[in-house]
Amino acid sequence: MTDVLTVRDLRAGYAGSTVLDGVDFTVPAGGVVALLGRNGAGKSTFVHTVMGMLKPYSGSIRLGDRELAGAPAHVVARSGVAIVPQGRRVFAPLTVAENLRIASVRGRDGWTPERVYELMPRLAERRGNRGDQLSGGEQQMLAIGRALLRNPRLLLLDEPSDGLAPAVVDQVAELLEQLRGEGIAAVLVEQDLHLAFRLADEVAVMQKGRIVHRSPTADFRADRARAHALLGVG
Ligand SMILES: Nc1ncnc2c1ncn2[C@@H]1O[C@H](COP(=O)(O)OP(=O)(O)OP(=O)(O)O)[C@@H](O)[C@H]1O
Repeated sequence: MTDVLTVRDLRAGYAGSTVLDGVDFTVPAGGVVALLGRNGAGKSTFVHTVMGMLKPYSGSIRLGDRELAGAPAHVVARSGVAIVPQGRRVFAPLTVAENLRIASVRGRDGWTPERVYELMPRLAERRGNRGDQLSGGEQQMLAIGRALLRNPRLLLLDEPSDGLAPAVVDQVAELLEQLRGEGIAAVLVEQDLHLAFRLADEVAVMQKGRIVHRSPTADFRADRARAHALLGVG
């Protein structure tokens, strides 16, 4: 299968300090790859760099045939990459409907607010509520809905379970499972291993700004000693 995302020897960081120290990473078309690693390994820095929110020092970020390294976020977004940021960042003073409306890409086929409401009936019920009147799970769904309205080929999910109660994580997981059928490829940064294992086809582990391991999810799950050695959990 062809890869939708191909990252080669990516280096990036903040104010001259290096966080990403030569990342090689691929996502197959329609595939979901979990990006795991301890706190501070560089996972968020990686998704921000792919999204064009942080300019890399060097290296290549290709979406299909298109080179995106160094391109600003709006160009990356237009090329078909959408991010569901850590902490969700919905617009608090705007209603659900307004949050979705401003995320809609006019004149493009594909996702519409109505289709988002069909997928997430809970959001439809709360369409008149402001962002800051939503529960954490509803905010996460809204953040996912906003990203879908960009009609992405690649979705970057930065810790979607963060700060959510287990039952709510389960609802978000069900939603993301439904999306698997849509053929949207995804990078899933997650601390919640159960969620990562449930959703991802493959697992990659980042350590100190490099990918040190990659395997099919089933293989990774089966080897608890290795998971423990790589992540300090088990
Ligand atoms: N805006 C920033 N300015 C300076 N340094 C930063 C900034 N954001 C992150 N860092 C540093 O970059 C390193 C990697 O952080 P990053 O958030 O990418 O890790 P992470 O793997 O996503 O960790 P976590 O799981 O804790 O979110 C850390 O040492 C962090 O302190």
